[in-house]
Amino acid sequence: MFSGKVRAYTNIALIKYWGKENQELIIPMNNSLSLTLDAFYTETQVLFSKDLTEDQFYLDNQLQDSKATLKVSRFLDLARKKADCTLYATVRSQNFVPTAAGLASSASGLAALAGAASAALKLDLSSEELSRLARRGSGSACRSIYGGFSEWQKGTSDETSYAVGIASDGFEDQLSMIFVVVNDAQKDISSRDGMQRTVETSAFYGGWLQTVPQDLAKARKAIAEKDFIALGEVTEASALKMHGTTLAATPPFTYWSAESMKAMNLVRQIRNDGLPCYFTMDAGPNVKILVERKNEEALLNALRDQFDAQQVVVAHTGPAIEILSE
Ligand SMILES: O=C(O)C[C@@](O)(CF)CCOP(=O)(O)OP(=O)(O)O
Repeated sequence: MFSGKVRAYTNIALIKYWGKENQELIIPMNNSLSLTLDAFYTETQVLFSKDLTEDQFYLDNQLQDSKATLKVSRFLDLARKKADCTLYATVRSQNFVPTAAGLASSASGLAALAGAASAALKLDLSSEELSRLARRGSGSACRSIYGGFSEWQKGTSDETSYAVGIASDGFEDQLSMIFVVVNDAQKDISSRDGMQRTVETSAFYGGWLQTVPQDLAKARKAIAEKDFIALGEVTEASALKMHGTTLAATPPFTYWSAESMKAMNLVRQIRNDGLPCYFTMDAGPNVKILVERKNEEALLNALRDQFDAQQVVVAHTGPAIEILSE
């Protein structure tokens, strides 16, 4: 019996990943850069045993259906292949998210699965090798191997596409990310489907892609110089450009709801009133606000009379993936 249990944290991209060069290997069109957060994480245990006759997948103590289990099995096959292992496994994942608003991310889930499978099989992978394995589960998961800031280097192959940590001298400890969980969400298009449709049909996709390298350079410089304003500006710009591409897709779509717009407009107003804060958004209607930790309380006060308390979740920088037991 081989068992491993890890905890992996979610990450939010400041410079977005939005589009694949290779669907099967999940090689992205561009590099991306993220901040790992402490507020949402996944704990996953993988147990390989000769007594099992098939893979089993429990999510939050619920046995999952064959569709969800097949995805996990396909991913476990990658780890099994690395270990010349033919045993089946029981996977138990628990998402720890402070609100029921389905904030759990595929990033923490797939990073935790990669880490737990690797620990169970004693693959003894380096962070980069573990990042490569997690990438095969979900692109953004490859960044959750690291704490703080990390950059996913797009690479051109399975071997060369993985994330690395960014030296930041503790700048991430000066930041907060406030989640505004909106309630009026319509049925989301998954990030995987959304980016594929955008790459294949959006007239704006090329323009997005052209601006990513310069945005990455601005973000790296801002981190090196601990320049919050510069980091916030490029973060908000990257999100707006990414979401702009969806409007020119066929058929067009947007992740923004009326409440998303309300939150984004409020951030702009608070910033114009003198409190530096910037928003970002991903494949859903929730709005994430980047603010300096010293201004966190002031921002929460400004949000309080516009949003219910349980809609607002505070996150700070989170650690690298943690082995809980092997
Ligand atoms: O996180 C970012 O960089 C930006 C996004 O969150 C914007 F929505 C995309 C994340 O995509 P993911 O879920 O990783 O897709 P997969 O590779 O198809 O599993």
